[in-house]
Amino acid sequence: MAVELSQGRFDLTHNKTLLEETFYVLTKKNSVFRVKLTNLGLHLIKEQENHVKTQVIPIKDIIGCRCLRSKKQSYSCACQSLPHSSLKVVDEKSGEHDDTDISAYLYIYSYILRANRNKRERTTITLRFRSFDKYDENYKEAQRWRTILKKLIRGEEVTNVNITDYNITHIKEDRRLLILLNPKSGVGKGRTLFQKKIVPILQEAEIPFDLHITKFANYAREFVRSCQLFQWTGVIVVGGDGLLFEVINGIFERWDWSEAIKHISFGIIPGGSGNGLARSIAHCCGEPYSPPSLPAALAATRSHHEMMDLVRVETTSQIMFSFLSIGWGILSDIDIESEILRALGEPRFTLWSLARLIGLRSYTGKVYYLPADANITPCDNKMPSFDLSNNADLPSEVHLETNNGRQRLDSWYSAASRRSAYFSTTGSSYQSTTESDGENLEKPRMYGPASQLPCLTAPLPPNWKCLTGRFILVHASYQTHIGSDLFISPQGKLNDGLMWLLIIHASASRTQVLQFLLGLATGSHANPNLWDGVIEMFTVRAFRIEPDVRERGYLTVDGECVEYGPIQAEIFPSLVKVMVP
Ligand SMILES: Nc1ncnc2c1ncn2[C@@H]1O[C@H](COP(=O)(O)OP(=O)(O)OP(=O)(O)O)[C@@H](O)[C@H]1O
Repeated sequence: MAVELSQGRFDLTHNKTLLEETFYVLTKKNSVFRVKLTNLGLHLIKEQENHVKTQVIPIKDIIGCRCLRSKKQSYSCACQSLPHSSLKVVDEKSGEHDDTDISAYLYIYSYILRANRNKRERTTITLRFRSFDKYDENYKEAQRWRTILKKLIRGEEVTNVNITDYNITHIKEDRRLLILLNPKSGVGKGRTLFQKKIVPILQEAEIPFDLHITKFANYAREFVRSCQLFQWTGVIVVGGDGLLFEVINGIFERWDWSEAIKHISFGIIPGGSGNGLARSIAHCCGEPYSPPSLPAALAATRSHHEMMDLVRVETTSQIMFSFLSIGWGILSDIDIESEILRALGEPRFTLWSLARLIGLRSYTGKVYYLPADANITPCDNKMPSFDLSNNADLPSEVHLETNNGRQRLDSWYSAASRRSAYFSTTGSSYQSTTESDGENLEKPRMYGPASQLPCLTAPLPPNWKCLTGRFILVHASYQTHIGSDLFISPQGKLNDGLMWLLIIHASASRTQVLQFLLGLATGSHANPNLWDGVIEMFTVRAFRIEPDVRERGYLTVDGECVEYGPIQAEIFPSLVKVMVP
């Protein structure tokens, strides 16, 4: 009963009429619209000869609204006929308005989902207020609608409309976006896409933004690392997954990373050749990905976000944070080797898949993983203990040190690598050091949540499993899509705390691999009954790959190539916020 009551109250609030007005359609005789605003949306009730038809535009589909005034007509010739059908409007402060028209126009910008949900259509609704004799009174009325509509768009629940609600100034926009645009992404059309498709939407929603065009690789990373980040509420990249990878890792190079990820939401407007995250976000929110940039642009105008998992990745020379996938084998080969066909855009992947299928390769190595239902055992890299009852084994010098965390990595690296080494300092941060031979490889410090795994060189706990042999593919993905048409983990979620580990053993035939690659577009590859065990897919919370480094191959993290050698990864559930439509 209590549930029913509160449900009833919910419906009452949502159906309560906040504002209502009657409008006439000038072009059609006897056509009257009653327009109502409720917490649900804008109700357009058409009353025509005993026939009533209602259409509701949900608040979710409305991105903004503006009050405008009709524009003064300028005629170059006294005999020119009057253009009557196309109304020109201007901002009332522009000084170009027509004093003789006392009407105030409210323009409402909406992107309405089609009935079959496969597309949104831009629709502008114009309400002309002219019940009063003076423009100021009509303007106040239009502003009252605008104020309430703006509050609803921002997610506020409105129960009452006050007489002072025409005063829009008290709902000042507190959002401001940083846009980082890679002009070289994909086929190099990022600038045009942004100016033509995204700017108009941001203007309709009146979202202020600062645009920075990247000048070189790692520009976005350096910018995010060193800028005054807290002046913005969100960071949006216009480009591919590689650009967002830079931004996310730039954030974790900031000492204030934990405040930054609480404050900032991230967005991605797909303009690259790899647009896996943009596609995954649209998929998880049930948004049509058509045109591809629209879901992300709408997300930028709304105040909604979802938490997203991140994966902390460790190789012998670096630590990074990944949001999409880690790959070894055929998919990484296609991604990296097809770079020479960049000018083709996403079709480059299809072409290169055929090439790789003909020259099918497999790689030797070990894959360790922690199944999703197992616990991560916090590492206890115990030092060997000495039995004082048997002094025969006692060394001449005993050097003891406390060991309350992970083994330091530097001792291993100094033997094996001339690259920068990382070691755990104060729990959640990592310091990059350089070799003592004078090489000045000043890498920024990588912060972020502390790892719970043993270091890359230490043995793994007994609850980990191991696969040894030759593999055509080992690919861990944590989003549904790793490219617009690569539906790799159909059951993936933005924040389920899981990685899907996909394995193709070397025993798979060429036909099976072809069938697998074709199935990636629809997700049919994820049916385990198809593969007789040669292709496996299961969820894990952490894994380690040890490729045989005597062979050559590629390891990729979010589509970016990293050094070929041991790599391990662990998932951190719900670590960052992403903008969702
Ligand atoms: N102005 C620039 N000039 C050259 N490279 C850049 C520039 N800005 C960013 N980059 C680099 O380009 C890489 C790819 O960018 P992005 O992900 O936006 O596009 P993409 O077409 O999807 O690329 P990829 O398929 O290689 O991931 C990024 O990793 C970034 O380091």
